[in-house]
Amino acid sequence: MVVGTAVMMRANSLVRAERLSPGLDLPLNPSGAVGGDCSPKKNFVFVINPKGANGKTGKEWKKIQPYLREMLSRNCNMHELSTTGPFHAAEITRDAIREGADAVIAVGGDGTLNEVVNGFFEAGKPVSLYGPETGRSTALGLIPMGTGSDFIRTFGWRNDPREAIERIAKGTRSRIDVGVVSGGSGEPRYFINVASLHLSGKAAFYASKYKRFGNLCYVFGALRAFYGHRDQNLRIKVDDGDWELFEKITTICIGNAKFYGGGMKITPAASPTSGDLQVVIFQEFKWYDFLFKLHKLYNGSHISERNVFVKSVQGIQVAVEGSIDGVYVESDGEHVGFLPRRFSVMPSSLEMFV
Ligand SMILES: Nc1ncnc2c1ncn2[C@@H]1O[C@H](COP(=O)(O)OP(=O)(O)OP(=O)(O)O)[C@@H](O)[C@H]1O
Repeated sequence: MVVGTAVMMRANSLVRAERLSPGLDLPLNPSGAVGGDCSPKKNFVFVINPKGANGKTGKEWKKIQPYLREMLSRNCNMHELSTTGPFHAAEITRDAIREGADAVIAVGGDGTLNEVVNGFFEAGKPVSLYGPETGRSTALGLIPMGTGSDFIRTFGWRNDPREAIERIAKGTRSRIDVGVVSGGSGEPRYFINVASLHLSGKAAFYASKYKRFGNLCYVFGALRAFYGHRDQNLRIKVDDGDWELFEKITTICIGNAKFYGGGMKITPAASPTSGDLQVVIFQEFKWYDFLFKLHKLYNGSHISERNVFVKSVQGIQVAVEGSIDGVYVESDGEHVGFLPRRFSVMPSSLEMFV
């Protein structure tokens, strides 16, 4: 994979500086200086999903090139890599970090951001080239160009690539939390925004199939998910507490950030810098509740409804009670399997341009 990435980097680099080490694909020396120049030019890797937002991301990316160069090329070597399919962004990210990238920038929607975040981890641990003693780490960046682009709403950022480039050029970094979904077979899945299960998990599964309709995909996904939906009794264990039975659960949302589904403020107290996750449990929510209380989902006031239960947690485990059909689980809008699962937080585990 390293070789594959190297080939793509050579093909796609916007700016190539002289390579110092034949073993590395990024032009780094240990001090971070490039090409013998005293100025510490940084290596930024841009991971672009050309198919994001029904192909709009690829087109927007081309249009923004002159501004990107103007803002960043003086201080950065910019390496552009396009994804070829689902989860390629995570592989590119892992390779880039191991090759010494100073930043990996996701260009696309929340799905692409999620895959890049997943590339920052492997086997439950951060991927890193540098030890903690060096004080160096690879930063995460985001140029939002997706359908929903919900993550940026928590920070009050606009869905504007120029503003995002300015943020990256300014270079202010902040440590943020990352959520983990574990308990399935294989690697844990990491989330930066919101994970959810049952009705909402199923809605995300179907919404991803209707992306060609833009933001309406969330409405169509929800309508499809309601078809055949039944509330379920689930067993829940919060942090080190005991297992408890929760009856007639419609959906559970677990937020590291506040918004999902194209702008619903679903976990309104969640913050990626809080060190915990906000869990919102909906019990016996009928289709007409969602219809008549839709405005509350968008402004966050649904949490004061009598059948909505809210809690801040470090970790929560959820399992089915009895034998029922698969309960869907999604993280950052991507289907990741079925219950049982554990959701937990890794506080301050990523550095991000903010
Ligand atoms: N080259 C590719 N071809 C097809 N699909 C891809 C490719 N690269 C990435 N993907 C998939 O596209 C999915 C959606 O991408 P992305 O999140 O960028 O856009 P979006 O779905 O329009 O935006 P949002 O997630 O904000 O609603 C990702 O989950 C990813 O797996």
